[in-house]
Amino acid sequence: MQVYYFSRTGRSKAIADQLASRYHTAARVIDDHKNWKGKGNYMKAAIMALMGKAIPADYTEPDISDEIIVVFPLWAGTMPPGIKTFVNTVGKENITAVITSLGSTMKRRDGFKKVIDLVGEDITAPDNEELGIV
Ligand SMILES: Cc1cc2nc3c(=O)[nH]c(=O)nc-3n(C[C@H](O)[C@H](O)[C@H](O)COP(=O)(O)O)c2cc1C
Repeated sequence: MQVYYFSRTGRSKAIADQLASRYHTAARVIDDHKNWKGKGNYMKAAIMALMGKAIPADYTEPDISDEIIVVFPLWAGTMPPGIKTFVNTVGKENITAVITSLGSTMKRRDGFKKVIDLVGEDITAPDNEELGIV
């Protein structure tokens, strides 16, 4: 089990940490080396996501023969740009996406192994059944 995350305000990281500890592993960060904090950067983040941009991201290489869970926030109805890079490289079909958001869900969701939406202020980590793990 490999649990990856990208997180701006910590919600996705908290879910990734819960999942990782359930599987006795450590959550791995997908790091785009950008500062997304603050209002100006929020706008930048939304615009980049809307444009469908992919930007370089560093992460520990996953083993695609093992389960890969990626926890990330929904940005403007889609993936943050560093996540887009990870997904393009690793392959949607190899990824269970766990997407945190405040009110809506990801629009283009075809091709992922599985997509789980964690919507709203109070979110909890999905159980093994939801993840499709027996
Ligand atoms: C640039 C940006 C765009 C967002 N767009 C949406 C959206 O389209 N729908 C939604 O429900 N929440 C949206 N959100 C809220 C985040 O998805 C939500 O707060 C998320 O759980 C934050 O996760 P994090 O703490 O891991 O960064 C957006 C947040 C940011 C920063």
